[in-house]
Amino acid sequence: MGTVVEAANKGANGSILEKRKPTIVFVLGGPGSGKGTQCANIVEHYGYTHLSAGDLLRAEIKSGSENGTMIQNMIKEGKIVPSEVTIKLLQRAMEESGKDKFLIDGFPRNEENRAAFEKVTGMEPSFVLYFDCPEEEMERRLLSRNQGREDDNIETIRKRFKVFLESSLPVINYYDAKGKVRKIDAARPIEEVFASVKAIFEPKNEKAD
Ligand SMILES: Nc1ncnc2c1ncn2[C@@H]1O[C@H](COP(=O)(O)OP(=O)(O)O)[C@@H](O)[C@H]1O
Ligand SMILES: Nc1ccn([C@@H]2O[C@H](COP(=O)(O)OP(=O)(O)O)[C@@H](O)[C@H]2O)c(=O)n1
Ligand SMILES: [Mg+2]
Repeated sequence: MGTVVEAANKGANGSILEKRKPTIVFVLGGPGSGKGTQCANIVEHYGYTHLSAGDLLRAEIKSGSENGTMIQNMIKEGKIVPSEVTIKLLQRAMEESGKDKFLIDGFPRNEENRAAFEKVTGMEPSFVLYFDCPEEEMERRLLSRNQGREDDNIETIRKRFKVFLESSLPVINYYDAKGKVRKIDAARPIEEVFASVKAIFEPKNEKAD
């Protein structure tokens, strides 16, 4: 018995060292697919710590860091910030949290993000939650998100969709080939989407038929 996450985290030989590594779930999906919304639900029910790569990058801009202007320009253009910057922020947030179960939202967004994370941290996700949603629905959501984000305008949204298709979907396909993707139909109401999410995080009852 045990949860899907525990099973995945046990590793090939179930060694103590492997078990001590943090549990990581990557949360992917197009812009506006509902990653942040569902992560908040997962945190509430399953005790994960939510780390949004986009939120960390926006906080870095606000902090007045030397990279701030570069990050701001890239976000405005819907481009993906070099992984060394994003990975540093993620690592710092993981360390500072003192926790060991993380939802990493909006990362890895391209092959460079993915390969660098695995190389630098030596960690792989237990699985990848993929929120699948049609562009028309994501566009509607982004245009009414009202969080004052500089990239939630139609011009930048179109660029982000293109980057998602060209750079982020290949990462999802990479993990799919490893059997790690849990795909969810994200075009439904929030509660229905969360019901599907729950089915993934709930402990499996092996005796159920
Ligand atoms: N299932 C849903 N149905 C309708 N609106 C949603 C749904 N999930 C999220 N939203 C809304 O859509 C917008 C984008 O959601 P968000 O969680 O920020 O997505 P992401 O982090 O993937 O960009 C927000 O305003 C959010 O309230
Ligand atoms: N791994 C990441 C994540 C986000 N970003 C940047 O941050 C922007 C916003 O990311 P986000 O995850 O907050 O956006 P949503 O998908 O939540 O709408 C992206 O369009 C990128 O410009 C990045 O460069 N690298
Ligand atoms: Mg988000």
